[in-house]
Amino acid sequence: MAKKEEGINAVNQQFNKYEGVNKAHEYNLVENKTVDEFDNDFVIQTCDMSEFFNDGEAGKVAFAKKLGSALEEIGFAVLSGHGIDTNLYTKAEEKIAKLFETIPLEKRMQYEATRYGSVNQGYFPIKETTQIHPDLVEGWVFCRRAFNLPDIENYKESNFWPEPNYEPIFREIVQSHEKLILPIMQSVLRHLNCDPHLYDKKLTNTNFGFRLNYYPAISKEDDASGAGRMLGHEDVDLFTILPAQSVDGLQVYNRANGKWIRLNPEPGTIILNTGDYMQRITNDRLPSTTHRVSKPKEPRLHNKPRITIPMAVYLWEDEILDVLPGLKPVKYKPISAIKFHTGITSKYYGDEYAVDE
Ligand SMILES: O=C(O)CCC(=O)C(=O)O
Ligand SMILES: [Fe+2]
Repeated sequence: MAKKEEGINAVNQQFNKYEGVNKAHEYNLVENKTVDEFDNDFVIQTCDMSEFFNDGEAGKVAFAKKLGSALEEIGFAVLSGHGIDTNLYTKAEEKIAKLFETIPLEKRMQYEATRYGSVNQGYFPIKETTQIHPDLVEGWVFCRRAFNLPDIENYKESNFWPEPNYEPIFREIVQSHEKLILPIMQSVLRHLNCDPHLYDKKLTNTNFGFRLNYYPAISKEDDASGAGRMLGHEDVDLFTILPAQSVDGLQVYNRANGKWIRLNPEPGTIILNTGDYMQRITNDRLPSTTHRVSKPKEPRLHNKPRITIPMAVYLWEDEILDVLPGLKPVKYKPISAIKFHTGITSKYYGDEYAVDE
């Protein structure tokens, strides 16, 4: 394994042996001002979910067509008309700033991330979200069991949250996002001519990783080091629900031309992107699309923290990932979610992270 600082100049192909789906493209983990090219023309499609919710069968068909083709082409879409109260996002942002800025590091470290099932859950200090690059971000991952939900037995808030009064607002957010899971999956399946309800049961009360990302203001030293805010990666999930952020920096890789697309959608919208589980079960029809977080374009924004709350939608660890019916020729063997998930993420956490079940 290369030393972490070497990751600043690394390309993804150095880690290709960990991948669970085909990824032939090569990219720099961190923005490289001299060689990276930008695609300023590509427009990531906005898809209006109110069509799905309000316009009957015809609306569902129209939404599936738009969403499915956006995801098939680039693996990203922007969702409008999702019906979620966006004040929740504003409130969450304040809470997250408080969590990372006022709770002492010692206390945060009591919740340091450790694997439970497939997912590395808990707190990640700055520069330690992966072993392969010193990301300028702190993270905190909360899975389903971290929330006081009706299906969680013997729930104990202090096992997951360093202080009371954090869990309720985030529970409201994950419960609102859960309402989007079946509509999204049903639309994807419809687009692929599969039974739209094939995943309804698997995705009811499914596991997820709700991640708080706190990118602190960038110090002169960190700026000079050349490290990025989050290394180029593909999400290891079915799909990710990511409310639009107010500080720019998200870049999406276009495999068709090798250029990066800067993605800064309207506040109040939600970014949706497909991950490795989805690429696997769709036999490469829907790509797991590379993205990364660079410093804001305008240096004056370097002294502003950036906060994001992606929710990665997973299958429970004992589910089997199998190519969807009708997609031929079948490229991938069935594999358990835990083997698939931990095998890929051992690239970030060390070879011993992988579970062979
Ligand atoms: O912060 C962002 O905009 C994206 C974060 C991300 O890609 C992730 O946490 O997987
Ligand atoms: Fe991501």
